[in-house]
Amino acid sequence: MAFLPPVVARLMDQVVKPAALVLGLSTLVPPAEARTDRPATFVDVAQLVPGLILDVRYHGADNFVGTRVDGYEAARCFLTRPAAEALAKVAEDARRQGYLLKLFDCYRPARAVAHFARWAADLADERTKATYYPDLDKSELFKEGYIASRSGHSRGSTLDLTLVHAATGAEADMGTPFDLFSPLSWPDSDAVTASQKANRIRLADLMKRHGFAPFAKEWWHFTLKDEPFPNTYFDFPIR
Ligand SMILES: C[C@@H](N)C(=O)N[C@H](C)C(=O)O
Ligand SMILES: [Zn+2]
Repeated sequence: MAFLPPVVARLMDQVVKPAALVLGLSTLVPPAEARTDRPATFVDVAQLVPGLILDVRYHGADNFVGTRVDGYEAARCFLTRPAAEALAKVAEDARRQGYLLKLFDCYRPARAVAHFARWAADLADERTKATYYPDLDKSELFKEGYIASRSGHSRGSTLDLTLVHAATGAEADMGTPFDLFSPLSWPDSDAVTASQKANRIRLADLMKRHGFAPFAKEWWHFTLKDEPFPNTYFDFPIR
């Protein structure tokens, strides 16, 4: 982080950081160790994996913030090479089963997470509540774990995705849309139909077979278990 005058630094340490932590918003203060360079090991997934569908939701306005998110300067999807190579195997298996992969988010700059935190702190702005968090208070989204204050996405080996029927182009019915922050989106939810549950299991099985770990609160979110940067958060923009 840039040099701060002692009085400001003290204010940050004694007031802002503790308050942010209580609110579950530690990224109000961006992690000091976020790297702003793009290591050569990050690859443009679309160039490595044929047939992917990209719907980079934080590049447009169709997301819970309701605007383009900081750091998303292009609708591109970057992952570390090991994650992209594992995803290529997932895509091959999925195609054999009659499905394509649709990616919603891949590497996420730390500045995007900071944007999420600023949005979450503005409790008066509830424009996207009905679509994205109908049953939760906005103040609970970080605390309940639906949005991470230090996201695995910023480490470059985490992605959000779904399955698409290759024959029709229709998304597989997962019971909820992407980024519905609700217990209904928990992969194990019993409130979805048997066929929706089967679709979630199909996606999770494909991902697990190639080294990705699922997330208990979002059926679409997976992290490569053997990720190359388990402790490094990046902040280069997507362009
Ligand atoms: C915001 C949602 N798409 C997501 O990725 N949530 C997890 C918990 C994260 O922010 O890392
Ligand atoms: Zn995610």
